[in-house]
Amino acid sequence: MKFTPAKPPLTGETLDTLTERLRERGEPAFRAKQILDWVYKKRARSWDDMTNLSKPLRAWLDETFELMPVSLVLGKQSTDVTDKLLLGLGDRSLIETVIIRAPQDGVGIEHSRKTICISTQVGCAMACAFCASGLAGFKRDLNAGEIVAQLLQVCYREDARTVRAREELASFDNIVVMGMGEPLANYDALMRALTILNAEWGLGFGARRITISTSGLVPKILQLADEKMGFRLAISLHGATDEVREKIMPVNKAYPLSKLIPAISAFSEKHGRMVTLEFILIEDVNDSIDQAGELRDIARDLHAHVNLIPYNTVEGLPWKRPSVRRQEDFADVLRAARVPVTLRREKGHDIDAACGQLRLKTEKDRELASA
Ligand SMILES: C[S@@+](CC[C@H](N)C(=O)[O-])C[C@H]1O[C@@H](n2cnc3c(N)ncnc32)[C@H](O)[C@@H]1O
Ligand code: SF4
Repeated sequence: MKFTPAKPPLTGETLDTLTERLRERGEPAFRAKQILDWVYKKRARSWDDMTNLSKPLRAWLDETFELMPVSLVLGKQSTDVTDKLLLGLGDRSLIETVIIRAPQDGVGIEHSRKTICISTQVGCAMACAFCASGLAGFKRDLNAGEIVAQLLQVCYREDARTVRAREELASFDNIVVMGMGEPLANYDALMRALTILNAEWGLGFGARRITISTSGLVPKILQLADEKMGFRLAISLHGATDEVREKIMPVNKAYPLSKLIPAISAFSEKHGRMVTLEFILIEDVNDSIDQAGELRDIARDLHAHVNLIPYNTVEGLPWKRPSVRRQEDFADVLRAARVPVTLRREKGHDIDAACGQLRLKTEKDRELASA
């Protein structure tokens, strides 16, 4: 379903497109940069905050653009280091954005490293059997302005909380495109949003600190390899043979490992960077020592880093995480071959961190309330 907002979001405009809109209105070329400075550098929350613009121009901007296309519905802080923002869109759809803090000794929570996890779609059409985002199916793509606005909402929240945030333009260290949705299925909006986040007139956020995670859309991985901006790539593998992968990821039928692995290889050759293979460990599905051996061989050939993620249980789904012992045995097969591997300590379990769960719960509550 396509959503056409009554007014396009300002956060979806590039310097060029905004300059053109303003030029049509007879404004000088520098005006666009002035407005974008208000949005990204001075964090203006209303048109009236933009005090160096004339009143008629502010009125025109208000008629023409939505300044902020997403609103904070719920901000949940877990007892560990993960905050989750539930955001509402113009059509009342809900998306999730997560702030993951990695405390470092001696610097306190304020200066901990921060990774922001953003969404690219409402729901997901890929229908992976283990994932909460795909449970209610696909609703729609986010537009570029909605993707960018998630990061601005994080800035607003952090500016109010920490000195570091007020001092820095973007006080986070990494962006991971690992929230709800398949990012490469919404390719054009994602690229436009990342261009805005990266631009000096936007948030000035380095492309090499942005990781895009995909379930494995081969033609789009090849297209991404040709982009000038050098993003990092993570692949949701979750099965090290077609037989296992196909059971839990329908995308494997269209793009089996024989197509996916050469595409990953082409990407890392072009960018000269290590790709990450994400592998959720699900009990009795993909956690055997045989799978670990197959994964080791794939990772070694690709010179890839492996991220092992103990499965986060999802209400309504039968899957479980393996015991810690079994997780360690699996990781040991990779470690023994000197494959770089991280066995992730999951964060935010107590606030429904498995992507899409907070949204599903809130939508259920809404249905109950309206019934
Ligand atoms: C939600 S997806 C979004 C990005 C993209 N669609 C993808 O699949 O890579 C991000 C990561 O979360 C993982 N994931 C989904 N459900 C999970 C769960 N219940 N527990 C742990 N990880 C999960 C996915 O497999 C994927 O590696
Ligand atoms: S894991 Fe990624 S691709 Fe699969 S359903 Fe979830 S969000 Fe979509």
